[in-house]
Amino acid sequence: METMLSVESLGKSFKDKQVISNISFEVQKGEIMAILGPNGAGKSTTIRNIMGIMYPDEGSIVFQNSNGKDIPRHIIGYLPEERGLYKNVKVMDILLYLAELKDYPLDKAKERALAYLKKFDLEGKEKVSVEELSKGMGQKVQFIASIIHEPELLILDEPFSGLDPVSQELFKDEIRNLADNGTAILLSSHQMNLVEEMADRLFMIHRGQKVIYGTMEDVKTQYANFKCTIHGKNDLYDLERIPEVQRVEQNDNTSILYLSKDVQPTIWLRNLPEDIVIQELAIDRVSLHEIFIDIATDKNLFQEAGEVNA
Ligand SMILES: Nc1ncnc2c1ncn2[C@@H]1O[C@H](COP(=O)(O)OP(=O)(O)OP(=O)(O)O)[C@@H](O)[C@H]1O
Repeated sequence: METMLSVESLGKSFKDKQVISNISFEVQKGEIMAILGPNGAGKSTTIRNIMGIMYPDEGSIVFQNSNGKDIPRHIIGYLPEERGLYKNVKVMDILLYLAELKDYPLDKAKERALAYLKKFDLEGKEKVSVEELSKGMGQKVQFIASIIHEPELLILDEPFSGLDPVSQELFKDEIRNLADNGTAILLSSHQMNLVEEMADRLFMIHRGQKVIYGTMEDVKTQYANFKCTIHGKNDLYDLERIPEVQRVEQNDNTSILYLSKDVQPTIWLRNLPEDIVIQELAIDRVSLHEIFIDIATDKNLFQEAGEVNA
């Protein structure tokens, strides 16, 4: 594995308020690394420090292929959380202008721009001015602008917000495709279902501190306990008394039983009391969405916060 970006012990305060502290992670070539956390956790602050929009009080940021001082902007693509392109400029002109700023050859940029506009259903929009585009179309153009110069490291801050489901799929496929072709991707998103599908590794910040760092696989085995969903009319008290049931959520005739860590579902099912009414039953792992809420609300029911070994 080749490390493209290494964030080491980053700390940042605004006035006397420490916003992030001791943040360390790496982004490897060819992987999608997700950076997660509740609103205000410190994700954008971390990204802005990486991009040199602000400077850390502590720690360092090391890019591969850089001289150790400057941020190698020509090899980075960045889709910021704040959207916005120059409004009264034509789509192709803005894409070529941004490619030029990154020292990327214009003929290649034009070729790539046309191919991407076609891929994102914007064929024929080259001469349309940015202000005439819908919000989603504008976001597609901004995404193309962030990858036009074939960056080796791509930083995406909430790329899916405001996109319809079809466009979300397009973005998702393209991001995966870029990673498969070697781009290192740092992805910040609140859409846990998409992160769960896409990310190879994840880093979660809560109140400016690391709470999870590891591969999606490890996080899912170490944090995501099993849950059993039962359709059928049952008494809450009876369900709560079943061994290895941590807690039960009930809604009409559906009950979700959250099981203790390390429960073997096959053995647990064998020992279910016979008088439990079961019309349907499903066993699943707890989703990333549920893990996120568990940590963000400080319940920590699934596992004590800590490092998952990557
Ligand atoms: N320029 C600033 N001056 C003062 N405080 C700031 C500044 N930028 C961010 N903060 C504070 O830093 C904390 C982290 O903000 P940040 O934008 O990094 O969070 P985030 O994880 O990206 O949140 P969101 O999911 O809402 O985008 C917040 O408490 C925010 O108010």
